[in-house]
Amino acid sequence: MTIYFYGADEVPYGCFSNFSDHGFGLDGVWWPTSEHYFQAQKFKGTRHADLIRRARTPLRAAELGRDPSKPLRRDWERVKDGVMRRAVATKFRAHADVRDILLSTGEEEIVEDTTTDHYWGRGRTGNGKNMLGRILVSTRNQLRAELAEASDSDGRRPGRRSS
Ligand SMILES: Nc1nc(O)c(N)c(N[C@@H]2O[C@H](COP(=O)(O)O)[C@@H](O)[C@H]2O)n1
Repeated sequence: MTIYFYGADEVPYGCFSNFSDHGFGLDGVWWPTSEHYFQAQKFKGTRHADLIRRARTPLRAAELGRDPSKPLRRDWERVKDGVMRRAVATKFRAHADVRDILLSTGEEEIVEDTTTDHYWGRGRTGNGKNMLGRILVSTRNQLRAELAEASDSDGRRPGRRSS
């Protein structure tokens, strides 16, 4: 059954939202949420990016990131999916509790249930690209591969008997 999420406070899947309260360190600094990281990358290396990083809430970070008076970095359209992948992967690597929730979703499709966002979510018609949901699914696969790799190399450690 498809898993829908949107509000960050919804249980159990609100933690899939970039607005969820799961910060992480990346590029040598602390990001209060993956939304802060994503929005700031639109203006990487500028004072506006730093303002976004220090925003009090993810909603404020998003508002600042969508300020039409601030020019986006020129390559934004080309790099934005990769930025989102990095933000999401780092968040789920940093927090075992939400990683377990993501891994518990089996092979289900995951969909950001928003009518207002046709790119990151399902959009008004339901036929949106759902890029955030797809990135969550690919992150789930990546985390599973990393866990399998780690348990393989545990098995190869000297002193451990294989059965
Ligand atoms: N909670 C929430 N409110 C909105 O109004 C939203 N559009 C979203 N979607 C998230 O917004 C981020 C993308 O922002 P841009 O439109 O590219 O500035 C991304 O985190 C979506 O998941 N969420």
